[in-house]
Amino acid sequence: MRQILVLFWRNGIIQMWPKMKKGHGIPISLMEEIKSVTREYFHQPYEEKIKIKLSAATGYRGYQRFRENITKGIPDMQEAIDFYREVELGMYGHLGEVMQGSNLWPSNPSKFKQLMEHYIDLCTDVSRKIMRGIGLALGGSADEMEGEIAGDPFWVLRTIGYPASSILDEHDKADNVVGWISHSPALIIGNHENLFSCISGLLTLLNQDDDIFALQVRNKSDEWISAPPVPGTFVCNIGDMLKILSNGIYESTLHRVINNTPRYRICVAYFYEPNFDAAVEPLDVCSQKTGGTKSFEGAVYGKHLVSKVINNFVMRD
Ligand SMILES: O=C(O)CCC(=O)C(=O)O
Ligand SMILES: [Fe+2]
Repeated sequence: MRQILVLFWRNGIIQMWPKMKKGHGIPISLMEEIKSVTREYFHQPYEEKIKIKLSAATGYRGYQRFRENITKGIPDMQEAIDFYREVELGMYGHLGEVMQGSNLWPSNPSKFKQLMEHYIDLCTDVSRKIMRGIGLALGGSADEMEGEIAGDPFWVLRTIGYPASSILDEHDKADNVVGWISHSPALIIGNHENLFSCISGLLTLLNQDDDIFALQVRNKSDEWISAPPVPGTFVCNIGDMLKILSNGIYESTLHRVINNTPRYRICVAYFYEPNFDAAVEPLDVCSQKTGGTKSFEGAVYGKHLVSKVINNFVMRD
């Protein structure tokens, strides 16, 4: 675990190797199957995919086509299905109302739901273990971030497809940037504003296509570096809530996707989040390590999520 955290610190990302001493424990065959059912779903005609259309009525769960996800008024070049931990009527009072709803599962491929639910459980377990390691690495206890912070974690799963650059028109291809993703839109550079901000709570586990180099992260020297796919591994990004908890010791990583290849790219992103109603603020152990003051204001996770969700989607009939 210490080895993993050193990588975290240097690059803002970690790559979890299945063959490390203990491994991440998620079978490589399952990781592959997850991408393969995702690809199968996206390869269907639009009329099939739209049967599970994302809408406010389902708490923003469901399918969104290319250009439906919006950042600062600019559409993204990706299609996706969003799944959130289900929120029942009245579960979090007024705060939870926007996210109330059940997931919309595709009927084809038929094993999609069962596979994804199993995968979500495994990702939740691995993420909890990483958070325990981070608690220790920060000088706190292993359960520093459990209980009221993430003892009952929320999660998000987003299955994403990025078009091959060959199907885009010249306008879309400006700068050869197909999809931009950032945790902090204010820091985006360049003149192509085809970008969006992701959910980004504590950790993101990215299960990306093995043979397409498209994901990049911004390092501490402000350079974009490739986060190459390594078969059987996850790229793990740090989210905004962990940045706050660690009082900035961990940076939430800027990242973007440029699929400048002739092939359609799949990525399945699992987001491990705090409790929906968690009031997140710098941990004492972290503020003591960083000069004794809290560098960030607190945030209620559910509010942060709702504001991202309602600002990110345009609904078109
Ligand atoms: O497609 C990728 O590699 C990154 C996806 C991602 O970071 C996101 O959806 O927030
Ligand atoms: Fe992201």
